[in-house]
Parts: sequence; C-alpha cells; structure tokens
Amino acid sequence: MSLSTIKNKRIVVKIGSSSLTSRHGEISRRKLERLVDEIVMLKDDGHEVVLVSSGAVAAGYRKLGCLSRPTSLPEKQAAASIGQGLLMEAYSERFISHGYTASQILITRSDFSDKKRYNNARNTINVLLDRGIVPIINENDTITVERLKFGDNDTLSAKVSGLVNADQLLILSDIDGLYTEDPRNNPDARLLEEVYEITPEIEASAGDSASEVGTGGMRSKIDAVKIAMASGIPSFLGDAAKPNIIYNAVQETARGTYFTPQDDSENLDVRRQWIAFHSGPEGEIVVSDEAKAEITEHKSLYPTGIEYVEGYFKKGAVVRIKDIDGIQIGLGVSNYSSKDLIKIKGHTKEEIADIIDFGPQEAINNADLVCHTRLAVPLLS
Ligand SMILES: Nc1ncnc2c1ncn2[C@@H]1O[C@H](COP(=O)(O)OP(=O)(O)O)[C@@H](O)[C@H]1O
Ligand SMILES: N[C@@H](CCC(=O)OP(=O)(O)O)C(=O)O
Repeated sequence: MSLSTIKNKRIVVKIGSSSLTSRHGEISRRKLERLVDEIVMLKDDGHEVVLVSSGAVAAGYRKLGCLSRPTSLPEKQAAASIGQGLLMEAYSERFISHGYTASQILITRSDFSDKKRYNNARNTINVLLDRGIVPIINENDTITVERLKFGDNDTLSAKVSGLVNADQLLILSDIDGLYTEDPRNNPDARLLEEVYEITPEIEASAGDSASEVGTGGMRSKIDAVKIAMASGIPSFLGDAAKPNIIYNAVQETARGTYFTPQDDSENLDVRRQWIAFHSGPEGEIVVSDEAKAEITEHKSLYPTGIEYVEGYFKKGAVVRIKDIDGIQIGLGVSNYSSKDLIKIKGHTKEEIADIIDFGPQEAINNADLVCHTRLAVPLLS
C-alpha cells in the first residue's frame, strides 16, 4: 500500500543546516517556520513526526564572534552550545503557535552503543510520539569528542528511523535529490528519481558538500540511505526550499529521489540494527568455510563450525565473525564466553553436553547474527 493512502505513519524528517540558515549563516526564521508549518500539516493529518535537525553550529558561530563556520572542535562545540538553544527556541515557538509541543533530544554515539540507553531512547521517543509531541533530535555537539561522533545528522537520522521503526525517512537538503554527478560540477548531471539499490556507481557519484554550513554532502546522505534501506525503511531526498516538500514527499508527489528497499532486502529489526550499527565488538570468532556458507543462508553458527576464538569476552558479548582468511563476515551475540567457546569449538551439539554443564546448541543464534554479505552497508559504520 502506498504511503499516500494511509494515515498515522511515523515519519522522520532530517533538515540540514543549509536549509535553515540565511546566506550569512544565521538561522533564518522564515525558512525554519515554513518547514515547521509543513510538519504541522502532517501532524494535522494524523502522522507522527520525529525531526532530526542540524543547525546548532550554524546558528551559533557568529554570536561566538567567528566570521565563518569554525573548523576547530572546541569552537564548533562552543558555537553549538549557543546555537542549539536558539534553534530550539525558534522551533518551540512555532510549534506552540500551532498548538503542538516540541521536545529536545541530544544524542551521542555512546548513547546508542549502550544497549540499555539505546532502548531507553526508543521508549522515551515512543512516549513523546504517543502524546502528540514532536521530538527534535540533534547530535550532542557540545560534549561529543570527535572519535565518538555520529559525524553527520544524515547518518543519525537513518539510525533514528530504524530505532523508532519509521515508515519513511525524508532527508531535506539544498538540492532536489541525488544526481548522476554533483550538478555544481556538471550542469548535465541527471536527477535519479527512483533508486532501488545503492550501486557502486551511485556511491562514486556522491560528493562532498559545496556549502559553507553543510557537513556531510551527498556522501553522508547515501551512507544514511544505505542504513535506512538495510532497516527496510523507504527514504526520500529533496530540496527543503520547495513549497510543500514535506507534505508532498509523504504523498509521493514531490520532486526528488525516492529510495525503495527491495523486497529481499535484509530488513533488520531493531535488535539486529543495534548489533550492526551500534554495538562494540569485544572479540573474534573465526569460522570454517561450511559455517560461513550457513551463516550467509540465515542459519545459526554452531560450535562445530568454529575454528578459533580470539580475545576475552563474556557470554552475551557482541563478537566479530571472520572467515579463515581473516575477512570479517558478520557480527553476532555470543551465547558463550570466550573461555567456554574455546572448550567447545569444533564439537558437535551432542558432544558439547559432555564438555560443559549447560548451554544452547548454537554458539550464535541466527536472530542475533548480522552478515556482511547480506547487507549493502558496512557493519558498525
Ligand atoms: N551526486 C550528487 N547529487 C546531488 N548533490 C550532490 C552530489 N554530490 C555532491 N552533492 C552536493 O551535496 C550537497 C548537499 O549536502 P550538504 O551541503 O551537506 O547539505 P545539508 O546541509 O542539507 O546536509 C549539494 O548541495 C551538492 O552540492
Ligand atoms: N550537529 C550539527 C550538524 C551536523 C550535520 O550533519 O550538519 P548538516 O550536514 O547540515 O546536516 C549542528 O547542529 O550544527
């Protein structure tokens, strides 16, 4: 069923800095308010909306005394600390004028790599959406160190879409979709209106940002779309400046690029999204060629297929799964500690009962296993 014919959908809207700021880098109230008014149209139609908004650094750097967007981390963080408040003030005022309440959620990557905090974020967003609130999410720029950053809000928005099980992700930018090449470099570049798979050609065509305020360019948007596709979520990329872009994108009538996951795409559930994109692997398991073939066929990993165990980890840890050539083929949650796996590796289901007291037959259950070869997106990107 097309989204245009169904109500009460959960939509994640990502708005980039370039769509919210004036030529001088200040927050443009006019641009921001028009986008809020469009989100309100979705709310009035019964849809739930989560907004992932950039703009904190862009909104704050001039008030910090910088003439252009700063490049040093402390200055960017200081600018975000000024700008985030201004951004939320502007959003809140406009939503309130329409009778809706906005809330602020600032996230760091470590919030998502901790499974409890990840699930807690989902519960919080669900409560807000149930009560008709519009959660507005940004990376917690002020306190995040470079090494622990999502880095760009495109990727963050795709991860949030997976977290809340969104029906559609809308990425709004200063360009009306994905082109065969950056149109700023080649005026003959062609808009791709429908994309079913991110091919190597598409990856190669996606370049950096041309604007002074944008961060990730088309490259981070394509990375984001790959994560959304692996999570089974359709995405749209379009120009924030076009009238009714948000409303029309949900109706699927807006000009832009529509990315549709294929029926046989991996469609990772939230549990496996966490393993694939957020967890911190603690050890390695090297598997035989037979086990590798089974894992690729959505089967569990059994102790009999394990050749070596590397590192020290407890039962329940996420581990990297490698083939005998040392190539990573997936990630999974180990049902056993490294100590026990070393004892039972290479043994059949029947034999392991004589080696250790109790435990499941599988070393890693297929529900807890994500395989590279089935995903078009790097694990833990
Ligand atoms: N293949 C491409 N198709 C469209 N835009 C591209 C492509 N490659 C690079 N770009 C650039 O990416 C820019 C959008 O990214 P960015 O400036 O980071 O926006 P935002 O602030 O909305 O995140 C476009 O303005 C365009 O110059
Ligand atoms: N978190 C940063 C924005 C990071 C980012 O991805 O920016 P953009 O490429 O404009 O979406 C901020 O609020 O300034």
